[in-house]
Amino acid sequence: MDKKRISVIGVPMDLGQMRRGVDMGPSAIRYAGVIEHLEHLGHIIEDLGDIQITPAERVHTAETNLRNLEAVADGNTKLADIVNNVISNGDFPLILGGDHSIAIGTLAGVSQHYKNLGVIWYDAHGDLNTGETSPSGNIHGMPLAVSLGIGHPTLVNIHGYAPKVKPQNIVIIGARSLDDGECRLIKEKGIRVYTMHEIDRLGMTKIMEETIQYLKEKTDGVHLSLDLDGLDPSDAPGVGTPVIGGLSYRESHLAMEMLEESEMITSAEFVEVNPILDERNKTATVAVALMCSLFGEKLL
Ligand SMILES: NC(=[NH2+])NCCC[C@H](N)C(=O)O
Ligand SMILES: [Mn+2]
Ligand SMILES: [Mn+2]
Repeated sequence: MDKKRISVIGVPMDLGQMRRGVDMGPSAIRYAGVIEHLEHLGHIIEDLGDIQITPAERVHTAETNLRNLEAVADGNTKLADIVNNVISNGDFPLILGGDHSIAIGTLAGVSQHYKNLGVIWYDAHGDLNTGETSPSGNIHGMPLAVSLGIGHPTLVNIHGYAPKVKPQNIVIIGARSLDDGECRLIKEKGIRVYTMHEIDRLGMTKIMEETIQYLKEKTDGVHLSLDLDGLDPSDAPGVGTPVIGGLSYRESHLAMEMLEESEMITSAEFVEVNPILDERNKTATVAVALMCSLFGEKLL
């Protein structure tokens, strides 16, 4: 395994959804020992601390179909700048969330460096809504659409260009809750989706073999965006939008190990950890365990 220089970036963002506590995700993940564990694997870790996000109390929340739009865009612009710098320095960006709206900024920063960026979206949801199709108005349900260049211009045009990713370079894994507009977009754009149905039928080994093969042929870098609600709530209870019938801890470990072996992942984020909704920091602990597998931990 090659030793990496990993820059850890915390993003205490909770403005992309309505449940309080997900802003404490980065702290919970640090408390679960992310830095020590990754150092123990031999990597060089630099913790860049947290990005400053406008506190929810100070944001004037009007009822709109894009809740907290300006503050979400502002935080994501800062994140995009930092991610961009980290990659320019030759380091691996590891982003700790925070709600999933932060993928907008991550992908804006990462995509500057790759002509054909691949994205693995490990999630119960598609996060392919727009203000028009969203049932909730929550921007954490929109980041993948935004990165495809679909959605509000303030989000889509962060860092001045769009789209950040191409539909044929995306693989969604673990989907089991998709809104009507998301299903339409998936079909229209031909996005590859492994729902729980395919994962049950084929098994995680086959799913990851296919995913790696599919992306290897056409991408020059691959970002892993892992929403902890992709896992079953019994394994990851500390999330704001849990959906039963999810991926197990074991399946997720296997997925991370296979990605590590593929050597294709060039950036990663772990999002939606909400310690207020959690049981004794279980979800942050699971997140750290998955990161360890992604960065090369082996039993023997
Ligand atoms: N990143 C997430 N947890 N997203 C959940 C989105 C839920 C729902 N599809 C919505 O748009 O409101
Ligand atoms: Mn989700
Ligand atoms: Mn998500």
